[in-house]
Amino acid sequence: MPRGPGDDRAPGRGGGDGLVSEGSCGADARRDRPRSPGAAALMLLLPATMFHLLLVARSGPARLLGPPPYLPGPEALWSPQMLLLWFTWLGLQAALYLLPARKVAEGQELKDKSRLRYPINGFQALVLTALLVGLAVSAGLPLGALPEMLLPLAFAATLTAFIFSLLLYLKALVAPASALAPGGNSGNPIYDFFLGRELNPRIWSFDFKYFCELRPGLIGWVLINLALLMQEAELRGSPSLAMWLVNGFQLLYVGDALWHEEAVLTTMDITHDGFGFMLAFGDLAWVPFTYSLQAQFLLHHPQPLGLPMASVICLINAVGYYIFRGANSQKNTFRKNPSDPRVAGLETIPTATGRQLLVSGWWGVVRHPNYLGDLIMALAWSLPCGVSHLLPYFYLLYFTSLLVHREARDEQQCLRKYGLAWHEYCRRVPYRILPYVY
Ligand SMILES: NC(=O)C1=CN([C@@H]2O[C@H](COP(=O)(O)OP(=O)(O)OC[C@H]3O[C@@H](n4cnc5c(N)ncnc54)[C@H](OP(=O)(O)O)[C@@H]3O)[C@@H](O)[C@H]2O)C=CC1
Ligand SMILES: CC(C)CCC[C@@H](C)[C@H]1CC=C2C3=C(CC[C@@]21C)[C@@]1(C)CC[C@H](O)C[C@@H]1CC3
Repeated sequence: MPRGPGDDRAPGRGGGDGLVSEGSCGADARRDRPRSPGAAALMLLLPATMFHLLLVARSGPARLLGPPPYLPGPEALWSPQMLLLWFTWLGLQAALYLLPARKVAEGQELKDKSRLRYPINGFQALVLTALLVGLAVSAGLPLGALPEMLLPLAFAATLTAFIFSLLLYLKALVAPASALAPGGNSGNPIYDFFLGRELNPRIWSFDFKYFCELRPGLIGWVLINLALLMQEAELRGSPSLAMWLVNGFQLLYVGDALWHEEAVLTTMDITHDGFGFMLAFGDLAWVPFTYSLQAQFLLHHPQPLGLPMASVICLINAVGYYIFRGANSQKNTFRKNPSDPRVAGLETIPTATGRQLLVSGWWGVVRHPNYLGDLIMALAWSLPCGVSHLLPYFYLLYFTSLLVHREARDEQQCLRKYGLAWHEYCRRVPYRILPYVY
């Protein structure tokens, strides 16, 4: 049953990383009230920020906080060829998604006690895309020209996100109540369009949210990075060390996400949040066009980077990755099989649900060690761009606020799920992300 704005019977959590839905510790009444002005503002602000970043990255002064160097006219944004290119990309990724998978995984249990099945072939899609792009480049495809097309491509992606979210909203009108997400069904159309109504919208076995979260955006991000590297090589004879580092670090991150694709099935994006504008825009436009900002900046603002500094930055990325991967793998291994010898010796807290909480190992250092590792890596991605500009640090700033908000949402859910046991965990592990600081 869709909820009315004042109806407090239905599940009381909004969702999403879009910061409109709920306060971390706010009163329930405040949390449950849909905030359509906030949702509407974000629907304008997020694309505007993305275009601002794209424009500023290529401008001489590259000032994050200054005005954009110019306002692009419709001809700079709208291009039927770029729209076609964008749809070709989506079509290619959809075709790769449909190829036979090495494994089919089951998702979390749904309201109606069923479980959906998901193909685990994201890494295969990355490798096949790399092979196809490699073949196309050797046959003469000018990949180095892609950076000049970022504005119209980002516009095509934004347009797609709006239209796609509208179709998802309409599809949810005929979906059974059990298919709806706990947030995003307030009855306020703007708010619900933004957060997304249906939890796992699908046509046959094609799962739109799972597909979008891991394929076109993430793989598109590393492809844009590669194109920027190639254009730098064309312009300056060879890619800079800074560009190599940014490409290498981010490829490792994307490769890791696709290699551990199954882990995404337990994230709140898949298990809790509806699929609406926020995730559609985030996955399709925000990730490829803003996460590639450091490489965009480097193309237009070459930075000298010596080997000693590059080694320090590599070490920072390695430490971040070690924590990120160690923490994620420890939790995933424990959740799959608590008797696995790699985690069997860890100290745990029992909970009333029958599940246990790790209280030693990485999860005994802080309550979100994986976020800590992720943030350390984010720093390592910005450092090759030097310290003369704030722009390359945008990702670190945005990501810090995203993870702080996400951490607050997750803690609320865990408190709900585990009650007293979660209080005990918080007592034993008092810091959230950064030991002795936060
Ligand atoms: N680059 C990007 O833009 C983004 C990256 N990320 C990354 O994605 C990854 C996934 O993040 P996210 O989905 O937010 O959540 P997490 O992987 O941190 O999972 C949180 C869940 O872990 C379980 N958990 C928490 N504490 C413990 C414990 N002590 N012992 C055992 N289980 C515990 C709980 O679920 P339960 O008990 O039900 O198992 C909790 O809900 C992270 O590495 C994050 O950094 C996330 C968002 C954006
Ligand atoms: C546009 C908004 C401000 C926010 C949009 C948020 C999305 C971009 C992110 C929400 C959760 C994400 C996750 C990942 C990418 C970013 C989004 C989609 C990962 C796939 C990144 C790689 C990690 O290994 C797993 C992440 C899961 C969550």
